[in-house]
Amino acid sequence: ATDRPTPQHAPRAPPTPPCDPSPWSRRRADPSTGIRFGAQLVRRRGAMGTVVDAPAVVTEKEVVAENMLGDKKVTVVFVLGGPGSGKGTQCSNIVEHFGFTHLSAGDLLRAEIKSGSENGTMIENMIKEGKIVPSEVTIKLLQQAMIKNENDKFLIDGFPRNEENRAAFENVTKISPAFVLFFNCSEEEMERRLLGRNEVSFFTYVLMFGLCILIKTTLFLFPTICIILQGRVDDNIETIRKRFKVFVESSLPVIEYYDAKDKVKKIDAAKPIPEVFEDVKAIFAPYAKAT
Ligand SMILES: Nc1ncnc2c1ncn2[C@@H]1O[C@H](COP(=O)(O)OP(=O)(O)OP(=O)(O)O)[C@@H](O)[C@H]1O
Ligand SMILES: Nc1ccn([C@@H]2O[C@H](COP(=O)(O)O)[C@@H](O)[C@H]2O)c(=O)n1
Repeated sequence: ATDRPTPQHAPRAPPTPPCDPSPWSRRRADPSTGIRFGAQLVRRRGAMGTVVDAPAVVTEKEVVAENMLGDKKVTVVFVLGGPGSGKGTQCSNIVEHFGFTHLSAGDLLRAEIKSGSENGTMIENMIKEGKIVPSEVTIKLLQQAMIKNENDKFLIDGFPRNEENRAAFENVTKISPAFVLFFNCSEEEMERRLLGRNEVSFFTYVLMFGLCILIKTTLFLFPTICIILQGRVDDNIETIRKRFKVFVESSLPVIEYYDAKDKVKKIDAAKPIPEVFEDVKAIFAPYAKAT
């Protein structure tokens, strides 16, 4: 709560230099140019030589130090919400309609486990426990993915998950999000969805077994298929409950932090998928791909 900027009705802040990126500056990005226009107040000479406070047009270059991508100006949207709120589902829709690149922190961590990296076991244990992996690991993966990708519009899904994630990302990359898309959903509904995500019918197993017999590779292929069908290691009731607790204790404060900066766009994620996407579309309209 100490990080919250002073409310709107509070007395005006002391005058700040035009380029000071203080919470008083309410910056808005022009999606076509990537330039942010600030309604920051600067002291100007008015009529008859009086000193007036006037809105200044401030470009992002002036406000934010060069980011980790050098001259390349990027638009970053953080996609947050409880486990199973539908972040990944809607990110796929946004990618398709608005040309963003989807970077899921969870997917990057799971890929790191599969790659056999030295951090693999640590990451796997943290995920099984629903705990948050140290920021330096996740940020390095996000950084590498952003540098490799030529796109300039990124949806960062499931990150920042806690205050450490948030502060470290901004310090290391010098990138702040254009806004935060927050999928709001009840735990009851999220639990139902997550348990459903792991559900594979007995019929599917029988079908796969039959298929393996047909192509005579039962011994090797069937166990592999079973592992794949098992789904995510954290989609079980025990881990799901732990993830909910972590979300409330560590992730909600991050959303509150950005809300205090007027950067949160909240979506009712309890609605059916197409209806949620209608709401998402309205938010992303300024980023529509040119046809
Ligand atoms: N609006 C919705 N209504 C009903 N089911 C949904 C909705 N959105 C997503 N789902 C389903 O809920 C499950 C979880 O969705 P998804 O993987 O998109 O959530 P998530 O927020 O990315 O989860 P996580 O944080 O665990 O990665 C999926 O099986 C998905 O098909
Ligand atoms: N910033 C993050 C994001 C994720 N994790 C770990 O991965 C798990 C799954 O994440 P999803 O976004 O795919 O649900 C999550 O429970 C964490 O264990 C992380 O540590 N840091």
